[in-house]
Amino acid sequence: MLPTETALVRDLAEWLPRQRWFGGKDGPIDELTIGTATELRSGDPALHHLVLDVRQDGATDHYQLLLGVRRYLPDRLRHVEIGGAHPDGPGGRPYDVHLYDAAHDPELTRILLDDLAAEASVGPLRFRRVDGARIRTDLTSLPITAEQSNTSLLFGDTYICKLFRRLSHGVNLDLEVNLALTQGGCTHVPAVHGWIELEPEAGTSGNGEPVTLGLLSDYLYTGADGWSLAIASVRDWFAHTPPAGGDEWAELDASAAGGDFAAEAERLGAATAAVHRSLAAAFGVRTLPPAEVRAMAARMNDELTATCRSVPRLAPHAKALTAAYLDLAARPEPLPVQRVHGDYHLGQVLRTESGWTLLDFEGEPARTQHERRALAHPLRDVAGMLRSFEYAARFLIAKSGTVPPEPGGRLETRAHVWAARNRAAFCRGYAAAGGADPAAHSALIRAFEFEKAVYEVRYEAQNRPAWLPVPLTSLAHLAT
Ligand SMILES: Nc1ncnc2c1ncn2[C@@H]1O[C@H](COP(=O)(O)OP(=O)(O)O)[C@@H](O)[C@H]1O
Ligand SMILES: O=P(O)(O)O[C@H]1O[C@H](CO)[C@@H](O[C@H]2O[C@H](CO)[C@@H](O)[C@H](O)[C@H]2O)[C@H](O)[C@H]1O
Repeated sequence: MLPTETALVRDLAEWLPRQRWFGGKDGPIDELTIGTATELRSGDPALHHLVLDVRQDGATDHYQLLLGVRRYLPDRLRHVEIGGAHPDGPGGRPYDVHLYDAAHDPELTRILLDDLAAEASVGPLRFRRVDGARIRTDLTSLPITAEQSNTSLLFGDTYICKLFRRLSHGVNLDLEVNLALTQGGCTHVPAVHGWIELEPEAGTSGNGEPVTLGLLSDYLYTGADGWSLAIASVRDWFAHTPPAGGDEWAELDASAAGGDFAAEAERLGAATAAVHRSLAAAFGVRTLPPAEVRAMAARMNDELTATCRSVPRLAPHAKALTAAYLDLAARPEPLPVQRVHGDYHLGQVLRTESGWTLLDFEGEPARTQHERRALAHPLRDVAGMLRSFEYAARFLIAKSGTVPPEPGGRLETRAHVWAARNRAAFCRGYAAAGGADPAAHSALIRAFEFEKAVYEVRYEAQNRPAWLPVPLTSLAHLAT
């Protein structure tokens, strides 16, 4: 029932760049081929698992797609149509079925649970269960609507199944880290129940390891993500009016707002330190000699230069950033490094009734696999979260579009005060729980924060241009 490969490839090449999770939006697709195609269900609707090999600028990336095929497409699936039959007219289409992104079709996605529960192998796909896990198959799925680099399906309020879109070579970091942390007794990550993988011979791996396609974990349905909680606090703080006749400093005291986030920020700092300890125990620690630290600082500066070229609005800050990288390069002592989160921000943490949980250990989506796997100093994560406080503080200003986001504006002053209060609380919690004290490592923190801000400028320019003022405005503060 699948159309000819030529027609399918043509439709996919048109559809792919429009997807939020497609990582190659900055350039054209030179060639798209179907790497593997596995039928998971025949009939109408049918389900095919595809790995798409996408060549861009001399490199090939692999993307996963669950392709649904139906003769008639119900309205509820129209928004995820990829191509196919046009019953209202000839439309010049060479086949008479509808193709669509089946991640949005619960009638088909339930097959994933069936196959996980049965530990099935279908063609090159293997469905794996964690030892002792019993997987329920009576649940229907709903894709989550979060701004995501992947696609996650909720199965009832029991499981979340993350389907990785851009596939990494070998075992996915999220699976590797979550399994190791769960087995090490860390309670700050959701328990893993199973995963889906592609056998190494199937072509995408290249290193003899299976390629991870999906991860089934506990859905922490009572959790609230750190970003929403922080934004609620900022909203409250912006709306707060100091009592009439009160002293002028009340304007600058973020603790006076009802939705103060500082106690949560402090607890989040403590949870972060605990996870860093568990990561060190599970994967070990090594030290980078000064020459490697210098090489790292030089890489940061190269990235700055390249980003200034593509986003000239970053250029006015370049001098301050280079100075921070030079400070790092001048560090005489070796730098302890270990596995870290790698893309740590408020959207990656959930507050449940029992504490903070950390999600998504895949690293930054805009980086290569090699870069994502690199060991780092744990304060790199701390710096990531500090950047996120900067983002949360300024998001409402950028979003409303009514207030000029230049430093010095009334709301910008408030944003700065909110960020400073929560940054300090997070660092306090991190150090008190045994993490390296950020206050005692200001040169490291500054360099890591700038590195992340440069990444963000690039990320926003490519993915969400309307957000670009957020990292740029906070840089205007930090780089002075
Ligand atoms: N185990 C979980 N329980 C509850 N919500 C989750 C869980 N895992 C992820 N989420 C929600 O899904 C969002 C995206 O998940 P994430 O793993 O960060 O995906 P991506 O790598 O695509 O960005 C998170 O911000 C969180 O709100
Ligand atoms: O969550 P992902 O792994 O997809 O991470 C990418 O997208 C993030 C945005 O969704 C991006 O984070 C940036 O925006 C956040 C607010 O949306 C903010 O809290 C972060 O501090 C900021 O870096 C992340 O950088 C990117 O890798």
